[in-house]
Amino acid sequence: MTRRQAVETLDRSLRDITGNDLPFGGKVIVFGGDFRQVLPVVPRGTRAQICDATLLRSYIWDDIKIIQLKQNMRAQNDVCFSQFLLRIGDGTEKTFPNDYVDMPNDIMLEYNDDQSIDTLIDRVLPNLAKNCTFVSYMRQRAILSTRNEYVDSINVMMIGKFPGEEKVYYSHDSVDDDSTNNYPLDFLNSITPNGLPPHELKIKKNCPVILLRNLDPHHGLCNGTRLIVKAFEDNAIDCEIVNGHHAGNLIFIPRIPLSPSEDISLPYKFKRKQFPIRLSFAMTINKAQGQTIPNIRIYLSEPVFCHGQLYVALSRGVSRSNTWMLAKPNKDLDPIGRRTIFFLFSEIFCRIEKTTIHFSSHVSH
Ligand SMILES: Nc1ncnc2c1ncn2[C@@H]1O[C@H](COP(=O)(O)OP(=O)(O)OP(=O)(O)O)[C@@H](O)[C@H]1O
Repeated sequence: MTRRQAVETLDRSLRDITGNDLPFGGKVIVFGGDFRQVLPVVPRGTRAQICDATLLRSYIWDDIKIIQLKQNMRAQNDVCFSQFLLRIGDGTEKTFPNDYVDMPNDIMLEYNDDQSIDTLIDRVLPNLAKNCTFVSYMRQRAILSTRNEYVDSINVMMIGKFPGEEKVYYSHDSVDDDSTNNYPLDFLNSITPNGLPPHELKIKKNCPVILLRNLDPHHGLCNGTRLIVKAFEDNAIDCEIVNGHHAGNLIFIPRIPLSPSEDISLPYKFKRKQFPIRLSFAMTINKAQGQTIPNIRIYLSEPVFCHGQLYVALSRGVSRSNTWMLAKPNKDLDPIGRRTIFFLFSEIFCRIEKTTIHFSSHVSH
């Protein structure tokens, strides 16, 4: 979700350019968004700072007219599931002490031990050897988790199980102005700041990857685009786009210089030259925002920790029968092992009570 400051900058610029003091210089601006979903990311931000970064706290908000879309088109064939999603998103589902919420029995997989993740993997990619060459099969499934560390370890397990010959691409890492070599190469290779590809990128033909940069938005190559690897060369990886309007197009991904986003405060200027992709058998819930994943598996090694994460994870799916969750239970607080924590900032919803126009189609924005 965009921070309010970006929208306010646009507002001021348009007022300046047009010489008109109406909001956005009198231009009509259409926003799309859902406050049930994950809010803007404020690194190490408090609850108050995160709420403050939303458009709800902007001086613009009072000039915005809300048009509410009422029908969940993604899960249109499973009305009970879309009603359950709304109750999770709105915070109206029955909760238990410590903000636990019951998950339907058929969604929760039983968590026995750390090996339970194997069950989840087998359920996301059944008959892998037979199906791995089909783009439609790979496109329709993924595991979501809360943090990059869980996602990375699942991806390592899954590329190991994936059939085919492995190709490894190593990055070239450096630090600007490090003439005294304070940061040894081994150390630089061992870190992967958020938003960067790994030093050791292992891929196989037909494996799913996700793009980490806006390489060519006009042709569908944006941060978050899912791709399937079709072939590899020394200096390019051939991929097929699998989501969005450009699905089916074949493209080449080059190695490019990358730096961590400025939000990540490293004490040095880190640079990595690598292909801007990561494996996407598993991805973080935040990265999955906006995607439709019919066979969705959710792995919660720890409970969700920010507003809207549970709703975003569950609402990527199209039906309850193809949605499964594996959550490590806290035996003291959750004796039945079929609950998970529900995390919402209720103050967010207090501001959305405004003149609302109801439309009867499209998804619940
Ligand atoms: N009018 C429609 N008819 C049929 N399918 C639709 C319609 N509108 C959207 N969809 C389908 O619903 C799914 C979600 O659409 P879209 O990604 O545009 O919604 P969204 O509001 O951005 O979702 P979210 O924010 O939850 O990711 C897509 O699979 C899309 O094809």
